Amino acid sequence: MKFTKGHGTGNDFVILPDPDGALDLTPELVAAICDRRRGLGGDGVLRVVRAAKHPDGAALAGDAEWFMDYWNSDGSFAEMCGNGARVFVRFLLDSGLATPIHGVLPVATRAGLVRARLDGEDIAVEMRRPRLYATSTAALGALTLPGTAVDVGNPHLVCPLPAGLELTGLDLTRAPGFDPTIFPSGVNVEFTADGEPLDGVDGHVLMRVYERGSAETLSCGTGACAVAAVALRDIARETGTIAVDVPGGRLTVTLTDNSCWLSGPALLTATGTLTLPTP
Ligand SMILES: N[C@@H](CCC[C@H](N)C(=O)O)C(=O)O
Repeated sequence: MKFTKGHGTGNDFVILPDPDGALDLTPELVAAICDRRRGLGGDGVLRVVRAAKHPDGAALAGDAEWFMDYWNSDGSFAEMCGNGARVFVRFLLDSGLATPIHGVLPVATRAGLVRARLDGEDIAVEMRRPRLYATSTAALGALTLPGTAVDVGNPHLVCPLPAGLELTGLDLTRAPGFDPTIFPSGVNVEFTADGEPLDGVDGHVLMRVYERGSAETLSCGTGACAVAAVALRDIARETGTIAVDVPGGRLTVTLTDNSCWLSGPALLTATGTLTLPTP
């Protein structure tokens, strides 16, 4: 099986081109591919399949040729992956599978249609506006941290650290505890701190994330969107641009009245033939 490896700010993916949906991808196979010692290694898998050929993409086949079939590294599905969408688009462009029309390339996802654009060397995707819908808490060892529940197509809990706690000091080797009544399907948990003021943006936030289905990652695009929405709310703004620094680099999120743009680097790093690992 042919594969390509790529990443967006260190959030890395194994890309499997499967235009006609012929591949029998299972949770066990995805977990084996993403195993960093016995497989290729990755935070997730992006299967590149024609929207018309995938049951979750068929309804959007009239709007987008390609469906991003995203899987977390433990073999679970997620509705959306912001960095994955940007890397997916890089793959479509570099492999000649798609060409933007009037600068825009639509992609079907489980969370609906996203629209991608080139942003200089970077790739930006337009997603739905994050929806802040509840307060909740995350438990990390002996700490209980209050936070805001945010729907970005997938679920997030954004927890700003109180004064005196450093992001670098958090132990994210284990999943934070959360309230399953608010997050019945699990949650991605972002921990944040204020960054130094930066020119050209309305705010600057530092973030670490523990992702549902992938553990701690170097970056999470939808997480950055959730964090930006909370940062704007905290300065009493509905719209604006927030720089979000993750361990793997910088993402820029712009909220408009009716959408959310996520921009940052998206790179392809390797291509080859995968001998399917036996789970
Ligand atoms: N890293 C992704 C999010 C991937 C999905 C997430 N782990 C979930 O289960 O919701 C991103 O860049 O958004």
